Amino acid sequence: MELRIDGVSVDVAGRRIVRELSLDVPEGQVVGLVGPNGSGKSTVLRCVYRALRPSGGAVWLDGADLSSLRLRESARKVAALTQENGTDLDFTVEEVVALGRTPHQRGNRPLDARERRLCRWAMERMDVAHLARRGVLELSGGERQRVLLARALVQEPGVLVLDEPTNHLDVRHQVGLLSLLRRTGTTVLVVLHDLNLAAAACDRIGVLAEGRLVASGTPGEILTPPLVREVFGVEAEVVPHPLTGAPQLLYTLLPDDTEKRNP
Ligand SMILES: Nc1ncnc2c1ncn2[C@@H]1O[C@H](COP(=O)(O)OP(=O)(O)OP(=O)(O)O)[C@@H](O)[C@H]1O
Repeated sequence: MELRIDGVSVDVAGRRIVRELSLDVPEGQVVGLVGPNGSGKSTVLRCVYRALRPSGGAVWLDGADLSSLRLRESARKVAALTQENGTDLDFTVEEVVALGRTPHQRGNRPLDARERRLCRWAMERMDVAHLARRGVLELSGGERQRVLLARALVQEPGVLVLDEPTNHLDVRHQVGLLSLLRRTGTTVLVVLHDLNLAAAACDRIGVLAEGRLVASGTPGEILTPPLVREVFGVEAEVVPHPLTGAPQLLYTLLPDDTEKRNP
């Protein structure tokens, strides 16, 4: 499924926080959104999973204007892992994962054999099968994040929207998740803070600053020292990954005399 963000603007409380942003995510590709804190990344994703209605522009899914779809229909097509994903109810892990099937179900029909296998597969992929009977409220932050990712996978979405999915994850699960994203063949739009993980995992990267898309392209085109300096205010060297050739950033820490001293 192809996702097109087309001239989207968002106004909140009289302030424009996303400005005429256009970004395409071709079928089956992984596109990353990076940018400083407060640059508008989560706001863009909210427009894609319909928690926000853009003030201008539109989001298109395979040529259909998202706002013209019924909510249930877009919920079948777009799965989101968000910063607000609530797990306030004391469900077990397997119950939470099964909730991913909700947009596909009519009434209270129990899951069929294929859906139960799908849940099992997703829990194994996210390394939470051993937690199936545990209550989600008693899990660590990273375990809970992996449960929510399993729930998103069982939704079998055409588009997966992920807001900092590696947040809370240890390095093994970060690498595992991003490897999985590349293998699923699903169209993915993902916000990442770690530019090196973004370079390794994404086909293309869009860079946001103050609500505007200031650059987009392949990781090699985007992750250059001048751009990292201009957008993030950080000095970095770029070296190719010795095996994959993906650009990797080596940051330069600030010298002592530019650091603000404690009063
Ligand atoms: N509901 C809201 N009301 C007022 N301002 C908001 C609201 N939501 C977001 N903003 C503001 O819009 C800007 C963009 O926020 P957003 O959460 O999209 O940024 P972000 O790039 O995802 O940031 P971070 O990297 O810190 O998660 C911020 O300045 C934020 O304070």
